Amino acid sequence: MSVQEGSGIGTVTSGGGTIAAVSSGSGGAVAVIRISGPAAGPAVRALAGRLPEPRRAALARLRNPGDGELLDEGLVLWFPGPRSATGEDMAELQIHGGRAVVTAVLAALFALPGLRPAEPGEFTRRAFLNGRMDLTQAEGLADLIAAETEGQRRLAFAHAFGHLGQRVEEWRRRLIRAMALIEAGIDFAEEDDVPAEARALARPEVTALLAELQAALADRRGAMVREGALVAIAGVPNAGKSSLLNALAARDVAIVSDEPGTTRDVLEVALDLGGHKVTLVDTAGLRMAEGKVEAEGIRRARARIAEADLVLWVHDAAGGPPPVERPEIEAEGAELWLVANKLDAPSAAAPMGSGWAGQSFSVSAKFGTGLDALTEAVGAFVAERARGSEHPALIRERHRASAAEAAGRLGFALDRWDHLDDELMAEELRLAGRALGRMTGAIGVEDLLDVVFREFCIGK
Ligand SMILES: Nc1nc2c(ncn2[C@@H]2O[C@H](COP(=O)(O)OP(=O)(O)OP(=O)(O)O)[C@@H](O)[C@H]2O)c(=O)[nH]1
Ligand SMILES: [K+]
Ligand SMILES: [Mg+2]
Repeated sequence: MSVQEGSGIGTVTSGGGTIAAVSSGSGGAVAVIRISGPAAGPAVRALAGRLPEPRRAALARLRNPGDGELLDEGLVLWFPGPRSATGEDMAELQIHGGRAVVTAVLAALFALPGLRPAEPGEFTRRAFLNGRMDLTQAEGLADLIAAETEGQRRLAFAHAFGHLGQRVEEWRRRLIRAMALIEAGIDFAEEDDVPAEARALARPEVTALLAELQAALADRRGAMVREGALVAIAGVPNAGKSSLLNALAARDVAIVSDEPGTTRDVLEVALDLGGHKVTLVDTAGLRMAEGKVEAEGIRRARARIAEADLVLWVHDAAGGPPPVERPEIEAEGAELWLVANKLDAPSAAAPMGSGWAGQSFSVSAKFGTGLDALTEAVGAFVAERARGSEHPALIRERHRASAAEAAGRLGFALDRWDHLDDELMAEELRLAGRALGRMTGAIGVEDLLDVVFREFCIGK
């Protein structure tokens, strides 16, 4: 079977048959082999001699069905569909983790009719196609597996267990209710008063929905927690930006030299500050470029700085007091802090702040002075931005695009509430609902599946 373009979800498969793969990480003492599909039961019988009771671990000797050779002894679990993780018949073999054992058991499985190695993410993909989880849960699961910080783990966990999916479904239910009212209006178009009344009833619901979508879109914490807060180091050439990056990362990441214009490319380092992921970015010194390469470096620097949550403006204190005017950088919604560097230099100006700076620090990147206070403040800033009583709804660009489209349609409809004819109104709301449905995968997502499931590794 192959992917059938343009068909409904139910007929989309990434390849049929029964799949098997190691789903535990490599190198452990125990390896877990998962099998999913119609031949899972026969495969267990072929290797273990019998099918254990559903959902109960049973100790069994595993033999090669070809020649009867004993391969290993391990635990066998049997999960008949549809009450299994993928919705299909599934089995798990927990065997010794040695490479030769795993290879031999997999070889014996793949020699059976109908069994083949699983593609990356194929178990999760089958779970989605069989309605065991929605697309946002699958994404949450991918994020959970990839989570590096405590903040990422918490957010991914909420999503894996349906946080966004439930909200979107609730939005969609309310939209359908509003649509039903307007469609009722269409049916009664003969009787003059009904349409106007039905539409009036739907309006507060659509207004409330739009406000909720806009609030979710305004909340940027999701991307910040998942991708990490972006902290850009900016300043004029030779201020000590690369030295600061190296000092904060405690690694020799960037080239430092007394030559102005040393850094040309954008350099990024990921840090875990108090359980929050922070991406620290070193950029080219900002000035009138002297050559094509430097000009390109400065262009890239400005582009990345524009995306930052926090900009650290590094100032060379050995060269005099910090600028009185706010440095010219474009970073919408970002905080701008002053980091006066080279505190150790004999000519360094006495520590002082600046009117435009949200916070000011005096440091010596070279000798590590004052860096603890800076690190602590950045950690506190990120923690503050990530805080909220509730998890943010929208995590990925994909979610934002859907929510923005839905909000756009609702806004369009509300702007013309008293003028748009019933069919057009119903159509706008229907399209808004479709945009929301794409988030959970309830509607038209064939084109998205490869993108979403590509993130997984084999066995997941
Ligand atoms: N004394 C002193 N020198 C420093 C300090 N930090 C950096 N420097 C020196 O300043 C010079 C420039 O440092 P870099 O880190 O390359 O500066 P930069 O801002 O990245 O420079 P560009 O990439 O060219 O824009 C080097 O000679 C560093 O050794 C400091 O805290 N104290
Ligand atoms: K330099
Ligand atoms: Mg540099």
